[in-house]
Amino acid sequence: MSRWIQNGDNVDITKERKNATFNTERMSAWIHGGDEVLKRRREILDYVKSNPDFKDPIPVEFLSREERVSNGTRKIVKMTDNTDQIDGADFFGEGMYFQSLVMGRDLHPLSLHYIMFLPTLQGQTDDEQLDEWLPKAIARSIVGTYAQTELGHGTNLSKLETTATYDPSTQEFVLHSPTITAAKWWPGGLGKSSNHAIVVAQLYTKGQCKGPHPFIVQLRDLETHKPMKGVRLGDIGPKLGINGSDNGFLLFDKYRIPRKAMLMRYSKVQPDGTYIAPAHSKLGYGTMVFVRSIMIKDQATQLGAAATIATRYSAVRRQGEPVVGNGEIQILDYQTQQYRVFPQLARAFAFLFAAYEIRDLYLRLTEELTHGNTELLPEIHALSSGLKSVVSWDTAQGIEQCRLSCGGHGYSQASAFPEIYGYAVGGCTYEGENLVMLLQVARYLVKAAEETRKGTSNLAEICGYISKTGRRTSSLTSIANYTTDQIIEDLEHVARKQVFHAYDKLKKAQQHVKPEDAWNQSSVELAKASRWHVRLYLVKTFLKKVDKAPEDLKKVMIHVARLYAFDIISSSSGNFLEEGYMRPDQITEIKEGVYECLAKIRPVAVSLVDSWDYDDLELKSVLGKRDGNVYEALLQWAQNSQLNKSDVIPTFEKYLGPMMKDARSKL
Ligand SMILES: CC(C)(COP(=O)(O)OP(=O)(O)OC[C@H]1O[C@@H](n2cnc3c(N)ncnc32)[C@H](O)[C@@H]1OP(=O)(O)O)[C@@H](O)C(=O)NCCC(=O)NCCSC(=O)CCCC(=O)O
Ligand SMILES: Cc1cc2nc3c(=O)[nH]c(=O)nc-3n(C[C@H](O)[C@H](O)[C@H](O)COP(=O)(O)OP(=O)(O)OC[C@H]3O[C@@H](n4cnc5c(N)ncnc54)[C@H](O)[C@@H]3O)c2cc1C
Repeated sequence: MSRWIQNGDNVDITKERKNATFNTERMSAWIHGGDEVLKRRREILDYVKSNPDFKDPIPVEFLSREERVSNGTRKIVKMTDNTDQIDGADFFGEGMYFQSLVMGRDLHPLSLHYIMFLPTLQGQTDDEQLDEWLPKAIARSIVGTYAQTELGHGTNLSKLETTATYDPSTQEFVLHSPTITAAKWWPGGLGKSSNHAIVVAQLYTKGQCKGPHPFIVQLRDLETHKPMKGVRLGDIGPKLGINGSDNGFLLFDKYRIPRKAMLMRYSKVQPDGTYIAPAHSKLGYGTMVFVRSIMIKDQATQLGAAATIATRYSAVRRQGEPVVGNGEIQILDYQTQQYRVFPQLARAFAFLFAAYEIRDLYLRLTEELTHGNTELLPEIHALSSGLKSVVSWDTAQGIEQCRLSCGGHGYSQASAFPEIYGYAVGGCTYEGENLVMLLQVARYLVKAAEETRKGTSNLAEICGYISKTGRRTSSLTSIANYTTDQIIEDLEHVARKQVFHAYDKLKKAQQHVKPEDAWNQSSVELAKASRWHVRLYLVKTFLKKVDKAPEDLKKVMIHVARLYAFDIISSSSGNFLEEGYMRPDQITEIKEGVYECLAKIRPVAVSLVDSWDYDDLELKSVLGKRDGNVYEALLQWAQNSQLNKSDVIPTFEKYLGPMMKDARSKL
């Protein structure tokens, strides 16, 4: 019997699980990277469940902001006391899973320490600096964050205002915030928790500005935790989500740090102030590339969770009686419900598989950089920026669709949707605002288009489609015979067409206006080209992964992968119809393909989401509970409300009581 079925479970959800046409365990292992990975997940889960230190006193939604920060700090200290429970080298896998189980979606005061401070030390320090700082950071004798964004600038790093001016007479840098807009703003854990930060500041030496560079800076006294003299900092207040994190602000008043505080793996300032430039001007942006790469998996996990909650709830929720007298049906049986939820599940899969690819590419980059080879950098910058944008955007929209699909209960924090959304949607902005990142991808695509037009193209595999000739019309005859190659060919056509459309528009504009205006006037089309480029990549990656799946899993997953592709095509049919590439009847075929996929997924939907292997502890959703007993759980969850501590709350005595009494006396 499936490990997901237990006595006392809701009958509808049990029936769904009994209908599975595949082995959920095998599917889980395939999704997560093999039996060993799955085994390790279970071991980590058991460990977390058995440790009382990781328990929340009540669901975190009922805690105040201060209580959330305090609870999160308590847990993260305990969690990091016990990192021997996981493979520390596998942050992408075991590390992220462990953190997700213990910390939930509230983030915590050490988030940036692990996600950016440590990786920056690893990636940007010279050997001497690494020896000095890394052991301290790993041991947690110091806590650090990554302070780059300012009140006035987040995107345009070249205009950051914090200055680091080299003083050769003392061999120190002087950090200064010359304006209010120079205040660092947003860094996680900066407000109250960190005592160190990587500070990105404009480097001045010998009277010249050398652009933004990273420095390691002590912000607070190691014993008293009071801000150092010349440092002003605090919390920036509540946000849409992640309120367990003390995102902060920071200002410097001519604060002196030693020369060796500048991270000198790539750029250097010698004692006399001579500046040595890096091998590639963007090497200093390495940590951002790293985070963009790993956040894809995080986003996929959030969307997968939302789809799991919506699917399970849709299996136990009965509403509407199409045949009067036959009883109400499961809302999962409505095609409209499937159309709302299943594409989100398909996206979550697509994003997860792309996350594995970008992880591997990033590892290759790290290896190459150790040999001084920066060739891969532009490609990975373009891919990670593009995936980050498309994935976080679709994830945010997808979570919202899942929430809506759960009706009123989706609006309650019991559903976990508000937490999931608040947490995930930050990804649209941090690590590079999504549209800005799409425009970075566009720079890469414009170069590929230019090469193709010049006939000199020797493009990287990822944009090889740009230089292909392609067909003038789609070869789709019927949806049943629509092969993977044909699907890819059709998407390639639209992506290529949009790339050249944007490129030609840009070139034409350049003949009439200044280059920056030409870029601006073409930027909506350029961003669209980037989106198509990324969608094509996602579809290819997904179909390729499913192609290689074992037969028993492939026969289910193929419908999910095709749904992902068909949904993209049918919801942008205009692009495919343009210039008669597709005929309306071909679009109709694809729409039918969507409905067929929905019908194929329907009977196995619950087992498919079970295969993601979310424990209730990780989902933290009353609606998405494994056992499906949601109504009892909702009633129980509401008991945590502070308002339920007494039958009559003081507000009644103060306001409502006198109001009604007064009104009664006048009747
Ligand atoms: C928008 C850009 C990319 C522009 O860079 P720029 O140097 O001002 O622009 P430019 O001189 O016009 O040069 C563009 C050129 O630089 C290249 N480039 C840009 N970034 C990279 C990279 N990482 N690797 C390799 N190459 C890179 C681009 O491809 C361009 O190349 P090209 O000129 O086309 O050949 C940059 O300013 C940027 O990345 N902005 C976004 C800032 C950001 O991501 N901040 C993150 C702060 S930390 C954070 O949010 C943590 C949250 C974590 C959490 O809470 O979990
Ligand atoms: C939850 C969260 C956590 C964060 N954590 C950190 C952290 O730990 N450390 C840190 O340093 N920062 C952090 N940040 C800051 C984050 O990296 C920035 O907010 C982000 O890079 C965007 O910059 P911005 O806020 O200045 O937006 P802006 O750049 O002002 O963007 C505003 C609008 O202008 C548009 N725009 C800007 N430039 C262009 C352009 N060139 N072309 C076209 N349109 C443009 C954008 O698309 C957007 O629509 C965090 C932010 C959030 C929300």
